[in-house]
Amino acid sequence: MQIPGHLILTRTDILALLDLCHQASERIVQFYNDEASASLFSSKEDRTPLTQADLTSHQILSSGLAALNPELPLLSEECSSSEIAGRHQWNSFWMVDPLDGTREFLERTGEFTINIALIEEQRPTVGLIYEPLKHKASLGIVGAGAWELRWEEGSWRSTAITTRRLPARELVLLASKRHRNPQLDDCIAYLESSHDIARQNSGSALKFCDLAAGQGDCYPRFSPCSEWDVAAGDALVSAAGGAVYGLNGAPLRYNARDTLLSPHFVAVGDSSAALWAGLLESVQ
Ligand SMILES: Nc1ncnc2c1ncn2[C@@H]1O[C@H](COP(=O)(O)O)[C@@H](OP(=O)(O)O)[C@H]1O
Ligand SMILES: [Mg+2]
Repeated sequence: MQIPGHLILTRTDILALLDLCHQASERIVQFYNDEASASLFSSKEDRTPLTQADLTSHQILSSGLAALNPELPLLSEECSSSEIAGRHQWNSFWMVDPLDGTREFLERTGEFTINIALIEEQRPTVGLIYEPLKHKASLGIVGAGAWELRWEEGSWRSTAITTRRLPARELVLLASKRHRNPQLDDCIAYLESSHDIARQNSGSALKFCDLAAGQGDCYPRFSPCSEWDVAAGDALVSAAGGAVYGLNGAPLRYNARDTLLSPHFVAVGDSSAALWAGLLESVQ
Protein backbone atom coordinates (compact mmCIF):
# COMPACT_ATOMS: atom_id res chain seq x y z
CA MET A 1 0.00 0.00 0.00
CA GLN A 2 1.47 3.34 -1.09
CA ILE A 3 0.48 5.68 1.77
CA PRO A 4 3.21 8.05 2.94
CA GLY A 5 3.45 9.75 6.32
CA HIS A 6 3.09 13.41 7.19
CA LEU A 7 5.13 15.75 9.41
CA ILE A 8 2.84 15.19 12.40
CA LEU A 9 1.42 11.77 11.47
CA THR A 10 3.56 8.78 10.59
CA ARG A 11 2.40 6.17 8.09
CA THR A 12 1.53 4.01 11.10
CA ASP A 13 -0.64 6.84 12.47
CA ILE A 14 -2.49 7.05 9.14
CA LEU A 15 -3.16 3.31 9.24
CA ALA A 16 -4.37 3.66 12.85
CA LEU A 17 -6.68 6.45 11.70
CA LEU A 18 -8.15 4.17 9.06
CA ASP A 19 -8.67 1.42 11.63
CA LEU A 20 -10.36 3.87 13.97
CA CYS A 21 -12.80 4.88 11.21
CA HIS A 22 -13.38 1.21 10.52
CA GLN A 23 -14.30 0.62 14.19
CA ALA A 24 -16.60 3.65 14.37
CA SER A 25 -18.23 2.69 11.11
CA GLU A 26 -18.99 -0.85 12.29
CA ARG A 27 -21.00 0.64 15.17
CA ILE A 28 -22.73 3.14 12.85
CA VAL A 29 -23.73 0.27 10.55
CA GLN A 30 -25.07 -1.72 13.54
CA PHE A 31 -27.38 1.19 14.38
CA TYR A 32 -28.31 1.58 10.72
CA ASN A 33 -29.31 -2.06 10.48
CA ASP A 34 -31.26 -2.08 13.75
CA GLU A 35 -34.80 -0.99 12.89
CA ALA A 36 -35.66 -0.06 16.48
CA SER A 37 -32.83 2.50 16.87
CA ALA A 38 -32.31 3.53 13.23
CA SER A 39 -35.13 6.08 13.26
CA LEU A 40 -34.60 7.57 16.76
CA PHE A 41 -33.29 11.12 16.87
CA SER A 42 -33.40 14.39 18.75
CA SER A 43 -33.07 17.87 17.24
CA LYS A 44 -30.13 20.19 17.78
CA GLU A 45 -30.25 23.98 18.05
CA ASP A 46 -29.73 24.42 14.29
CA ARG A 47 -32.65 21.96 13.81
CA THR A 48 -30.35 19.28 12.34
CA PRO A 49 -30.92 15.77 13.77
CA LEU A 50 -28.76 13.88 16.29
CA THR A 51 -28.80 10.08 16.70
CA GLN A 52 -27.19 7.48 18.94
CA ALA A 53 -24.96 6.62 15.96
CA ASP A 54 -23.52 10.20 15.90
CA LEU A 55 -22.77 10.03 19.64
CA THR A 56 -21.29 6.53 19.60
CA SER A 57 -19.05 7.37 16.64
CA HIS A 58 -17.94 10.56 18.43
CA GLN A 59 -17.01 8.56 21.56
CA ILE A 60 -14.97 5.99 19.61
CA LEU A 61 -13.17 8.65 17.59
CA SER A 62 -12.48 10.96 20.52
CA SER A 63 -10.87 8.26 22.65
CA GLY A 64 -9.02 6.75 19.66
CA LEU A 65 -7.64 10.09 18.47
CA ALA A 66 -6.53 11.00 22.00
CA ALA A 67 -4.66 7.70 22.24
CA LEU A 68 -3.08 8.22 18.82
CA ASN A 69 -1.76 11.68 19.60
CA PRO A 70 -2.49 13.06 23.09
CA GLU A 71 -1.16 16.50 22.14
CA LEU A 72 -3.74 17.19 19.44
CA PRO A 73 -7.06 18.60 20.72
CA LEU A 74 -10.36 17.57 19.17
CA LEU A 75 -12.99 19.81 17.63
CA SER A 76 -15.85 17.45 16.83
CA GLU A 77 -19.42 18.31 15.88
CA GLU A 78 -20.49 16.51 19.07
CA CYS A 79 -18.03 18.20 21.48
CA SER A 80 -19.66 20.30 24.20
CA SER A 81 -18.98 24.04 24.12
CA SER A 82 -16.81 23.72 27.25
CA GLU A 83 -14.61 21.09 25.54
CA ILE A 84 -13.78 23.51 22.74
CA ALA A 85 -13.75 26.74 24.77
CA GLY A 86 -9.98 27.18 24.24
CA ARG A 87 -10.11 26.48 20.49
CA HIS A 88 -8.74 29.87 19.38
CA GLN A 89 -5.44 28.95 21.03
CA TRP A 90 -5.19 25.68 19.07
CA ASN A 91 -2.66 25.68 16.25
CA SER A 92 -2.87 21.99 15.26
CA PHE A 93 -5.95 19.90 16.05
CA TRP A 94 -8.42 17.35 14.73
CA MET A 95 -11.63 18.61 13.16
CA VAL A 96 -14.17 15.77 13.06
CA ASP A 97 -17.70 15.09 11.93
CA PRO A 98 -18.40 11.65 13.44
CA LEU A 99 -21.46 11.16 11.21
CA ASP A 100 -21.92 13.55 8.32
CA GLY A 101 -25.28 13.14 6.63
CA THR A 102 -27.38 12.26 9.68
CA ARG A 103 -30.52 13.06 7.64
CA GLU A 104 -29.36 10.62 4.98
CA PHE A 105 -28.76 8.05 7.74
CA LEU A 106 -32.31 8.55 9.05
CA GLU A 107 -33.86 8.48 5.59
CA ARG A 108 -31.86 5.36 4.75
CA THR A 109 -30.22 6.65 1.58
CA GLY A 110 -26.85 5.25 2.72
CA GLU A 111 -25.13 8.54 1.81
CA PHE A 112 -23.36 9.31 5.07
CA THR A 113 -19.68 9.56 5.99
CA ILE A 114 -17.20 10.02 8.82
CA ASN A 115 -15.01 13.10 8.23
CA ILE A 116 -11.63 13.61 9.92
CA ALA A 117 -9.27 16.48 9.17
CA LEU A 118 -5.98 17.52 10.67
CA ILE A 119 -5.89 21.33 10.82
CA GLU A 120 -2.57 23.15 11.00
CA GLU A 121 -2.43 26.95 11.13
CA GLN A 122 -6.06 27.26 10.03
CA ARG A 123 -5.70 25.00 6.97
CA PRO A 124 -6.55 21.28 6.63
CA THR A 125 -3.43 19.29 5.75
CA VAL A 126 -4.82 15.75 6.01
CA GLY A 127 -8.40 14.74 5.20
CA LEU A 128 -10.05 11.36 5.56
CA ILE A 129 -13.64 10.68 4.49
CA TYR A 130 -14.95 7.22 5.36
CA GLU A 131 -18.06 5.60 3.86
CA PRO A 132 -19.34 3.13 6.48
CA LEU A 133 -21.57 1.04 4.24
CA LYS A 134 -18.78 0.45 1.72
CA HIS A 135 -15.81 0.27 4.10
CA LYS A 136 -14.16 2.70 1.73
CA ALA A 137 -11.93 5.64 2.63
CA SER A 138 -10.79 8.65 0.62
CA LEU A 139 -7.56 10.08 2.00
CA GLY A 140 -5.77 13.28 1.03
CA ILE A 141 -2.41 14.40 2.37
CA VAL A 142 -1.75 17.89 1.05
CA GLY A 143 1.53 17.98 -0.86
CA ALA A 144 1.74 14.17 -1.03
CA GLY A 145 -1.36 13.00 -2.92
CA ALA A 146 -4.77 11.37 -2.55
CA TRP A 147 -5.97 7.77 -2.44
CA GLU A 148 -9.07 5.62 -2.29
CA LEU A 149 -8.69 2.73 0.15
CA ARG A 150 -10.90 -0.31 0.39
CA TRP A 151 -10.90 -2.86 3.19
CA GLU A 152 -10.61 -6.19 1.40
CA GLU A 153 -9.89 -9.55 2.98
CA GLY A 154 -8.29 -8.10 6.10
CA SER A 155 -6.13 -5.37 4.59
CA TRP A 156 -6.35 -1.97 2.91
CA ARG A 157 -6.08 -1.82 -0.88
CA SER A 158 -5.15 1.66 -2.10
CA THR A 159 -5.52 3.36 -5.46
CA ALA A 160 -4.13 6.83 -6.18
CA ILE A 161 -6.78 9.35 -7.28
CA THR A 162 -6.64 12.77 -8.92
CA THR A 163 -9.15 15.37 -9.99
CA ARG A 164 -9.81 15.69 -13.73
CA ARG A 165 -9.27 18.46 -16.30
CA LEU A 166 -12.39 20.49 -16.98
CA PRO A 167 -14.19 18.91 -19.96
CA ALA A 168 -14.86 21.21 -22.92
CA ARG A 169 -18.60 20.49 -23.25
CA GLU A 170 -20.42 18.76 -20.42
CA LEU A 171 -19.60 19.62 -16.84
CA VAL A 172 -20.66 17.49 -13.86
CA LEU A 173 -22.04 19.68 -11.08
CA LEU A 174 -22.05 18.02 -7.65
CA ALA A 175 -24.72 19.27 -5.28
CA SER A 176 -26.49 18.57 -2.02
CA LYS A 177 -29.72 16.64 -2.29
CA ARG A 178 -31.47 18.99 0.10
CA HIS A 179 -30.62 22.56 -0.75
CA ARG A 180 -31.68 24.85 -3.53
CA ASN A 181 -31.25 28.62 -3.39
CA PRO A 182 -30.96 31.68 -5.68
CA GLN A 183 -27.14 31.72 -5.51
CA LEU A 184 -26.98 28.13 -6.73
CA ASP A 185 -29.41 29.05 -9.51
CA ASP A 186 -27.12 31.99 -10.50
CA CYS A 187 -24.14 29.67 -10.44
CA ILE A 188 -25.87 27.11 -12.68
CA ALA A 189 -27.00 29.88 -15.08
CA TYR A 190 -23.39 31.11 -15.34
CA LEU A 191 -22.02 27.63 -16.03
CA GLU A 192 -24.78 26.98 -18.59
CA SER A 193 -23.50 29.91 -20.65
CA SER A 194 -20.44 27.84 -21.60
CA HIS A 195 -21.23 24.18 -20.76
CA ASP A 196 -23.95 21.57 -20.72
CA ILE A 197 -24.56 20.69 -17.07
CA ALA A 198 -25.10 17.20 -15.68
CA ARG A 199 -26.20 17.60 -12.06
CA GLN A 200 -25.35 14.84 -9.61
CA ASN A 201 -26.90 15.10 -6.13
CA SER A 202 -25.54 13.32 -3.09
CA GLY A 203 -25.56 13.68 0.69
CA SER A 204 -22.73 14.48 3.12
CA ALA A 205 -19.07 14.74 2.07
CA LEU A 206 -19.49 12.29 -0.81
CA LYS A 207 -19.46 15.27 -3.19
CA PHE A 208 -15.83 15.94 -2.22
CA CYS A 209 -14.95 12.26 -2.76
CA ASP A 210 -16.45 12.34 -6.28
CA LEU A 211 -14.59 15.54 -7.08
CA ALA A 212 -11.26 14.16 -5.81
CA ALA A 213 -11.71 10.96 -7.80
CA GLY A 214 -12.30 12.86 -11.07
CA GLN A 215 -16.01 12.04 -11.19
CA GLY A 216 -17.20 15.63 -11.17
CA ASP A 217 -16.00 19.15 -11.88
CA CYS A 218 -17.52 21.56 -9.41
CA TYR A 219 -19.26 21.50 -6.00
CA PRO A 220 -20.70 24.92 -5.18
CA ARG A 221 -22.11 25.30 -1.65
CA PHE A 222 -24.24 28.31 -0.77
CA SER A 223 -26.39 26.68 1.90
CA PRO A 224 -25.53 26.35 5.60
CA CYS A 225 -23.04 23.80 6.80
CA SER A 226 -20.28 23.75 9.39
CA GLU A 227 -16.50 23.67 9.15
CA TRP A 228 -16.41 19.96 10.14
CA ASP A 229 -18.58 19.21 7.08
CA VAL A 230 -15.94 20.81 4.82
CA ALA A 231 -12.42 20.51 6.32
CA ALA A 232 -11.63 16.88 5.38
CA GLY A 233 -13.09 17.38 1.90
CA ASP A 234 -11.02 20.55 1.43
CA ALA A 235 -7.79 18.63 2.24
CA LEU A 236 -8.85 15.71 0.05
CA VAL A 237 -9.72 17.82 -3.00
CA SER A 238 -6.64 20.04 -2.57
CA ALA A 239 -4.37 16.98 -2.27
CA ALA A 240 -5.94 15.42 -5.37
CA GLY A 241 -5.16 18.48 -7.53
CA GLY A 242 -8.27 20.65 -7.06
CA ALA A 243 -9.09 23.63 -4.88
CA VAL A 244 -11.79 24.93 -2.54
CA TYR A 245 -12.35 28.68 -2.91
CA GLY A 246 -14.23 31.01 -0.62
CA LEU A 247 -16.39 33.48 -2.53
CA ASN A 248 -13.49 35.99 -2.35
CA GLY A 249 -11.35 33.51 -4.32
CA ALA A 250 -9.09 32.70 -1.35
CA PRO A 251 -8.70 29.29 0.33
CA LEU A 252 -10.96 28.73 3.36
CA ARG A 253 -9.49 29.20 6.82
CA TYR A 254 -10.70 27.04 9.71
CA ASN A 255 -11.26 27.87 13.38
CA ALA A 256 -10.50 31.48 12.50
CA ARG A 257 -13.79 33.09 13.52
CA ASP A 258 -16.26 33.03 16.41
CA THR A 259 -18.73 30.98 14.40
CA LEU A 260 -18.02 27.43 13.24
CA LEU A 261 -20.45 27.77 10.34
CA SER A 262 -18.52 27.42 7.09
CA PRO A 263 -18.32 30.32 4.66
CA HIS A 264 -19.92 29.56 1.29
CA PHE A 265 -17.49 28.03 -1.18
CA VAL A 266 -16.91 26.60 -4.63
CA ALA A 267 -14.85 23.37 -4.73
CA VAL A 268 -13.35 22.58 -8.14
CA GLY A 269 -11.46 19.72 -9.69
CA ASP A 270 -9.42 21.62 -12.28
CA SER A 271 -7.92 24.59 -10.46
CA SER A 272 -6.17 25.76 -13.66
CA ALA A 273 -9.46 26.39 -15.51
CA ALA A 274 -10.26 30.05 -16.21
CA LEU A 275 -14.00 29.44 -15.71
CA TRP A 276 -13.96 29.68 -11.91
CA ALA A 277 -12.93 33.34 -11.62
CA GLY A 278 -16.01 34.36 -13.62
CA LEU A 279 -18.17 31.94 -11.63
CA LEU A 280 -17.08 33.47 -8.33
CA GLU A 281 -17.88 36.94 -9.68
CA SER A 282 -21.32 35.80 -10.86
CA VAL A 283 -22.39 34.72 -7.36
CA GLN A 284 -21.20 37.80 -5.40
N1 LIG B 1 -29.05 25.12 9.02
C1 LIG B 1 -27.91 24.43 9.08
N2 LIG B 1 -26.89 24.83 9.90
C2 LIG B 1 -25.73 24.15 9.95
N3 LIG B 1 -25.48 23.04 9.23
C3 LIG B 1 -26.45 22.60 8.42
C4 LIG B 1 -27.71 23.25 8.29
N4 LIG B 1 -28.47 22.57 7.40
C5 LIG B 1 -27.70 21.53 6.99
N5 LIG B 1 -26.50 21.55 7.59
C6 LIG B 1 -25.42 20.59 7.50
O1 LIG B 1 -25.26 20.07 6.21
C7 LIG B 1 -24.84 18.71 6.35
C8 LIG B 1 -25.50 17.89 5.26
O2 LIG B 1 -25.01 18.32 4.05
P1 LIG B 1 -25.67 17.80 2.68
O3 LIG B 1 -26.95 18.58 2.53
O4 LIG B 1 -24.63 18.17 1.66
O5 LIG B 1 -25.88 16.34 2.83
C9 LIG B 1 -25.33 18.21 7.70
O6 LIG B 1 -24.24 17.63 8.40
P2 LIG B 1 -24.52 16.56 9.63
O7 LIG B 1 -25.33 15.46 9.07
O8 LIG B 1 -23.15 16.16 10.01
O9 LIG B 1 -25.19 17.34 10.72
C10 LIG B 1 -25.83 19.46 8.38
O10 LIG B 1 -25.23 19.68 9.64
MG1 LIG C 1 -21.92 17.09 8.87
